[in-house]
Amino acid sequence: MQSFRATFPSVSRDLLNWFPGHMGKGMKQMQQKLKLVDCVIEVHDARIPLTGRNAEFKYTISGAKPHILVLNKRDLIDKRAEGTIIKRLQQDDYEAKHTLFTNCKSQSCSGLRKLMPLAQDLISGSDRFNRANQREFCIMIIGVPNVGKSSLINVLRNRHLNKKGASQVGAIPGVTRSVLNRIKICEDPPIYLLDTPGILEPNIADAETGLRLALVSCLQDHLVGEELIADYLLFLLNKQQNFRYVQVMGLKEPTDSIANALMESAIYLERTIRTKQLDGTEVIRPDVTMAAKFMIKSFRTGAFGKVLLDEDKIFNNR
Ligand SMILES: Nc1nc2c(ncn2[C@@H]2O[C@H](COP(=O)(O)OP(=O)(O)OP(=O)(O)O)[C@@H](O)[C@H]2O)c(=O)[nH]1
Repeated sequence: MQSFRATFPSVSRDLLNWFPGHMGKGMKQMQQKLKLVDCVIEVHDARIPLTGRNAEFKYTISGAKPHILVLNKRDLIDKRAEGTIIKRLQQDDYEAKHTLFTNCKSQSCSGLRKLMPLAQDLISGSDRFNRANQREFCIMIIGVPNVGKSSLINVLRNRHLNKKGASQVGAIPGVTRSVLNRIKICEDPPIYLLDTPGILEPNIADAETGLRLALVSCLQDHLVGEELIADYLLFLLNKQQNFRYVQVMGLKEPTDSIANALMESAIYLERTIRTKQLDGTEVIRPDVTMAAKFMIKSFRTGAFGKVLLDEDKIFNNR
């Protein structure tokens, strides 16, 4: 029986701290607009419900406002885990009582259907609603990069106003940079959504948090290193006893060695790279970086099945 690593070797946090200038600026702009905000919808990736949420949001943005946590990309996790995720969130954070799971790729998603009625309900119970003369409301959409904020705005706009394409969607983190696009979502009463840039915490708590954020594309792959991300993925898949990677990557058997896995996979995929040696002769080697990219992409496109990266934290005995 193959044995696997029980813990992941330590990694320099410097590799994982990515806080471009526009994020700090974005946070300030968001704070300036808070007076006009009636409700905050925080979007996060359902594969990491307990990892990587920006704690600064709670203290500086959503603190005094009605708050909904949307766990998006629910299509990428096993539906049966949703109840346990909610219970686990409520243990840590009583504010998590308004949590919905959404899939922006499916118009028929029940979470999408419930979201605006829940927001309207929270708004109508808020102080500002009862004091305001003007009946025009604003919901700020916040979250770390690439969790689907723009997709959510588009899908809600499409659903409630029958309009398409209000907010730019992209697979690369950090697509939304201009803060505070105000997008009308409902005519009566007039409700607007404020799109905001994805903002990470300036200091990521620990290396595993950074690596989980990298796996769900909140950090750009090349900044962390594809081979390191692939190694962490291999570690997690083995821990969860998910060995689908063996077949997908063309390996003979499960392994705990990323070097062997990538080498074998590069040969299977026929990915090679030419390199020059010191004496000027060229050698052709298996391209392990391409194999790492292939492994990461396979995870993101679901080839390894539905993988809840926070499984150990949710079912905390694993
Ligand atoms: N599988 C799946 N993919 C989704 C879902 N929602 C969004 N995506 C994809 O996730 C990626 C990021 O979506 P965006 O809407 O641009 O995310 P964002 O949070 O606005 O990103 P930033 O602008 O970087 O902050 C895109 O490739 C979307 O197609 C979902 O529910 N399920």
